[in-house]
Amino acid sequence: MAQDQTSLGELGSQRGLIAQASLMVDMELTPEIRLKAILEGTGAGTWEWNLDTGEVIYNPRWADLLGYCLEELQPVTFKTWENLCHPKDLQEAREALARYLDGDAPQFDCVVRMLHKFGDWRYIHTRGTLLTDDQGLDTRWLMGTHLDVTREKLSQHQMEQLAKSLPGIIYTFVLEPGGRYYFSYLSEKTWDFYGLTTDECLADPDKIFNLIHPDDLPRVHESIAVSAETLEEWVCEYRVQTKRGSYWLKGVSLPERDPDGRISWHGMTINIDTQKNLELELEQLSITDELTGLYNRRYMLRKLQESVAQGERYGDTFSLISLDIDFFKIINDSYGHPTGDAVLKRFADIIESSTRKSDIVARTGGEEFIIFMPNTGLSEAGQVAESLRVTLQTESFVSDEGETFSITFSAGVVNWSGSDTQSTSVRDLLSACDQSLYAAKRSGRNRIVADGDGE
Ligand SMILES: Nc1nc2c(ncn2[C@@H]2O[C@H](COP(=O)(O)OP(=O)(O)OP(=O)(O)O)[C@@H](O)[C@H]2O)c(=O)[nH]1
Repeated sequence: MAQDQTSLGELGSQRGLIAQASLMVDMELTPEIRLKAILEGTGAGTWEWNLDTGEVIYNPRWADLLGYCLEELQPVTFKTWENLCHPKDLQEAREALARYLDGDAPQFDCVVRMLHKFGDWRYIHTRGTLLTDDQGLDTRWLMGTHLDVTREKLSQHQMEQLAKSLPGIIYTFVLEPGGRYYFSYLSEKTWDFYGLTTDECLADPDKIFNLIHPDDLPRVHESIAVSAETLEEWVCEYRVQTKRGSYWLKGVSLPERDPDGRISWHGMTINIDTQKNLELELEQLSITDELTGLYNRRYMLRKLQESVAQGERYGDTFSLISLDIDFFKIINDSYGHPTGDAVLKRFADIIESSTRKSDIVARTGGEEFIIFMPNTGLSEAGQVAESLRVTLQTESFVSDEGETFSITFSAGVVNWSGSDTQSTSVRDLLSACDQSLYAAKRSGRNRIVADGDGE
């Protein structure tokens, strides 16, 4: 290095220079002063290493980072650094340097542990670049900085430990104003959840989105959009299909918007497969009739409430057929309760096979059934009921004792339309349906009464 050039080490020793400079209004801001101000601001130690002569220069801050003043470390040589460096990190530092000098890395860049005067290890981020003869120097100087990143390293370590102990993936998901999205942080459990490495998911967030069940994906997108709009917590349950199988996940995260309009969600994804399947099973049980496997009264009422609410909004129509097996008590009394049960099951199958997939069939009482027919008018529903009545006449049933018999039913049919000025409530609709059914019973059974006709 040329003698008249000010080394970074010397610059570093000119303490107080900046303060003086600010007082001296006319003083010129030389590149050296600027550089020193920048270094002071970053709290970085500096080092210079002549690769040809082995000469080494450290600034006082370099020693200060490890609790020393430079004088205590005299004579400072390359060995000074090596002796303070953790033996296990030396090799990694050498490899990082070799990568840089071989042109495989843009910079000499590594984090090593260095021994503090107090006896604890500090994480020191070391960066350096080579000044060569292209820059007018007759020997090769590697120059760089040391920054204490112990606090960051410890926080990172704590975060990693925390992530390991939590039963899910911790993440930060970012949505930019232009629509670009990515994960800025993902804990390592991506492998357990998706069979994907964290790096893969960080590089391409769609690797995760592509695993979401196609039926659930629109709901996931929609809920993210709502959370972005309202900045309210994002909570979503969805299925994923991975190489490891299909299961339910639940995402929970809190969004925050930065001044540039970028939204970051910080949260966690957990596996809820067991509890969700149990929940779905219980839900299914709560709406299913145990004997026939049809829906039960509870589900039919819920379906009617939903359909009426939706129909009032969109002007939809639907019809209901309420069926009741005639003289069922006699069947029980004559052939026994188990035969009665078998009749109910068989009758349920016959109804199901005589109706459309979009129709909903429920057993709403002992020998009472309701068929809900969406987008169906009164006469069409009446025809379905009549055709079912005729079908049943051709069916013969056999008792446990081997006796054959046949059954009939009576039915009431009603229609509901959201376009009616005064639409009927669910309760009034069911009552009207019952009235029609009773009318059918009263007028001799084995018949259909549509919307009170025949009263
Ligand atoms: N086997 C069996 N019978 C049931 C079940 N639930 C209700 N029942 C019987 O169904 C019969 C219904 O009798 P009723 O209400 O008098 O009606 P019905 O005999 O069908 O006469 P109508 O409806 O007037 O034609 C009763 O004997 C109930 O015990 C069930 O799950 N299994």
